[in-house]
Amino acid sequence: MSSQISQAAGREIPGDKGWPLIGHTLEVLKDIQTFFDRKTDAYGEVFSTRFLGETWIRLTGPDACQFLLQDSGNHFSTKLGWESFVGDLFPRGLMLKDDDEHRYHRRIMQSAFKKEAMVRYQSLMADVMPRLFSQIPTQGEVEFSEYSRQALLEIGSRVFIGESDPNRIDQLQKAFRNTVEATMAIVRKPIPGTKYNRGLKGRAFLESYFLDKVAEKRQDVSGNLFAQLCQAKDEDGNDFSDQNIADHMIFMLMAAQDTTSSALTSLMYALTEYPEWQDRLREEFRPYQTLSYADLPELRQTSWAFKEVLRMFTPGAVIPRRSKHEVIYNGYRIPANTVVSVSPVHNHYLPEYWKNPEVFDPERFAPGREEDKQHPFLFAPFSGGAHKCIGMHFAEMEVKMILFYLLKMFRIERDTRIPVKWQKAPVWHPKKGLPIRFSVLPAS
Ligand code: HEM
Repeated sequence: MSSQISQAAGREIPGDKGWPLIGHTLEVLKDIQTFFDRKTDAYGEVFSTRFLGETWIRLTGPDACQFLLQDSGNHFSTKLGWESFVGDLFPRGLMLKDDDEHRYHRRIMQSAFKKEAMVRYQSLMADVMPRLFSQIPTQGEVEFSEYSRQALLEIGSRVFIGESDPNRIDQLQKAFRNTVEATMAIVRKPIPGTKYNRGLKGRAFLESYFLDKVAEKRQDVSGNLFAQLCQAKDEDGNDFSDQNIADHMIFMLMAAQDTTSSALTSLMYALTEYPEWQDRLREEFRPYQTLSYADLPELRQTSWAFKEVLRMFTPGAVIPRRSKHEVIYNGYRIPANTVVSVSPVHNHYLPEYWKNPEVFDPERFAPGREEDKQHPFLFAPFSGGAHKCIGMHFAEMEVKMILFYLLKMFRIERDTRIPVKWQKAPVWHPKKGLPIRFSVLPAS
């Protein structure tokens, strides 16, 4: 299949409008993947739906992902794609910028993800994690979806923000949660007592916290991400204003926390469903008492397991863009100012590329198989193109570190006779939680 892109007139995109007023909103919110699969069967790889009061065009397949995300013709706006979901609560974040402004900010931010900065984050993680995980309850079950969210916020308070005052951490966590939860509010007006209003207040609290601390963090040498961002410069010496730093920190917390927590929860599910992989990873960790940054690339099987979880349980369900002008894709006419989206997870199950796609098989990423390499946009849990996740190596490092401590300390079990139901949007997670039992292992 080859993409033909031109400005000439094209065919009308097939699809239907769903229910009056609400369109397909309820079906999409209930189970986005089943909904899209059904529509793909009915209409093919390009179709339109109605969602949240707008026409949405959905493109399917790795070529479509490349067309939309690489966007070599500069037809689409990422800012306008995301703005209606997160723009009011997470304004001016990196994903809410386009073209030159985006390139300018991304180049400065990149310096907070260089090797020297990553080495510092890794050592901060190694300071926090052993104590944190040694406190996991070993009597009864732990609901892991909530536990991982809480643990990542705890780790994030130290590694991201460099905050150690427990009261402050508590306030920051509450404000952050309220802000994220408000992105799903249906009533989006600042009415006292509503979820949305709590979100706006949360945002205001976070903004004033970060603005107050910028001057101090510009001098902080302890290596947390907030300090690195305050001191970040591109090759031309450009740096961020105080307001830029507050905006980027708040957005980055949002981009990092629930996605990583989703991947970690799905990993726990996979390792209890396929306990032989738990043993394999434990064996891979056996030679190490602690981990250094240089050890991380040696943990190859852990990398494959992480990738396999991102393939099967891709945290982000949908990646939206908005067309800047009319554009033709594969003979179809995409009107100007229209939301166009892809879902990498759909491509992660295409049987023509993946062997037994329903089976957790991390070795599909091993040298010799590398099923993900058949198309540059076949495996895209971190998106692609100019907005590809800037924190993807950070996420892999954090997940590897957590697995290292958890699997060395505990055997992880779950009653696998009870099926787990998944909610696939906005971020993939178990609908009714994931109860896990942790049993202490003898020290190795
Ligand atoms: C498993 C964990 C993660 C997943 C699956 C994930 C996924 C994504 C995806 C799909 C995008 C691009 C969306 C688009 O193209 O519109 C993105 C962007 C981004 N992510 Fe991540 N992410 C993860 C972890 C992180 C972490 C740990 C950080 C920060 C430390 C982070 C920071 C960002 C930022 C700042 C952007 C915006 C990039 C830009 O617009 O240039 N993410 N992420």
